[in-house]
Amino acid sequence: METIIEFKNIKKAYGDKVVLEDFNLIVEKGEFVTIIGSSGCGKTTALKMINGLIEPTSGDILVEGKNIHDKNLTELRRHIGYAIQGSVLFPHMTVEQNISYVPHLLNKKDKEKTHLAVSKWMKIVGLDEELKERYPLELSGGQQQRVGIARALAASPDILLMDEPFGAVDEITRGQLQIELKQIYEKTGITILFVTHDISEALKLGTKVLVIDKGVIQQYDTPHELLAHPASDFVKQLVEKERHTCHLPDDQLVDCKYSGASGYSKHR
Ligand SMILES: Nc1ncnc2c1ncn2[C@@H]1O[C@H](COP(=O)(O)OP(=O)(O)OP(=O)(O)O)[C@@H](O)[C@H]1O
Repeated sequence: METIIEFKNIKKAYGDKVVLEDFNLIVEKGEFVTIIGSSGCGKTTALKMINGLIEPTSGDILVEGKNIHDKNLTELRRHIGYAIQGSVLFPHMTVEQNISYVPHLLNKKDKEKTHLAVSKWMKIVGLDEELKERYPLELSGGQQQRVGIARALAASPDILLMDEPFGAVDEITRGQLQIELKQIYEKTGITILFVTHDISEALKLGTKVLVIDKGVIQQYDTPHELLAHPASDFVKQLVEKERHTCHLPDDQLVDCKYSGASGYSKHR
């Protein structure tokens, strides 16, 4: 597998407070990495370093083999979609204008192409065409979240960073969005890094789960390995409840619903 993102000896401190130290991680192309850990452990900080929103105190971040320090940040961000919790849509723009924002910048002359791309992404994220002319305030929370995802995807990024994207929606919408995101991932082969507070979401969506506690990586493994062989007491506690829902001894966990991307739908 090809490496797409690498954290090399990363340290991040805010003033005297060290949030991440000796942070080393390799993300392979095409993985769906879910990131989970205690509150304030550095998940968002790690994510935002990938698109240059936060600079490390020391160490290097490589994206597609190149040190982002040497890259033009605007150019870097064109290849990296970013979706966060709640609505971060432009309030004075319609749904169509929001989704077409980046494609329009890249593709100014061919309006028809952009128009078709907007329709395609609206369909993929489950938004009705008739919502195109609405403004964000005229949409439900779930619809706003879908527009946010469509906007992040419409630039055809190689990498999609998602920071608790479903944190602000109700359980039912959340379940639907999870299924849609998984389908988008399977169709596009994009690399996703997805921060969540919910271990069952982390196990359900991730092909790999990154567990962090107090800035230290506890385990970076498949959902199955996390359940079958938790690497520390922290991971063990985190997955304990999920192990019980599987009702299976360790050696049969492979058949449980969290056996990774391909086994995801077995119990659905
Ligand atoms: N700009 C900042 N200045 C000072 N401290 C900061 C800043 N941003 C984050 N922190 C601190 O760094 C630590 C890590 O923050 P971060 O947002 O990365 O954590 P997180 O794991 O995403 O947290 P949560 O799960 O609560 O969202 C926290 O203690 C936070 O208070």
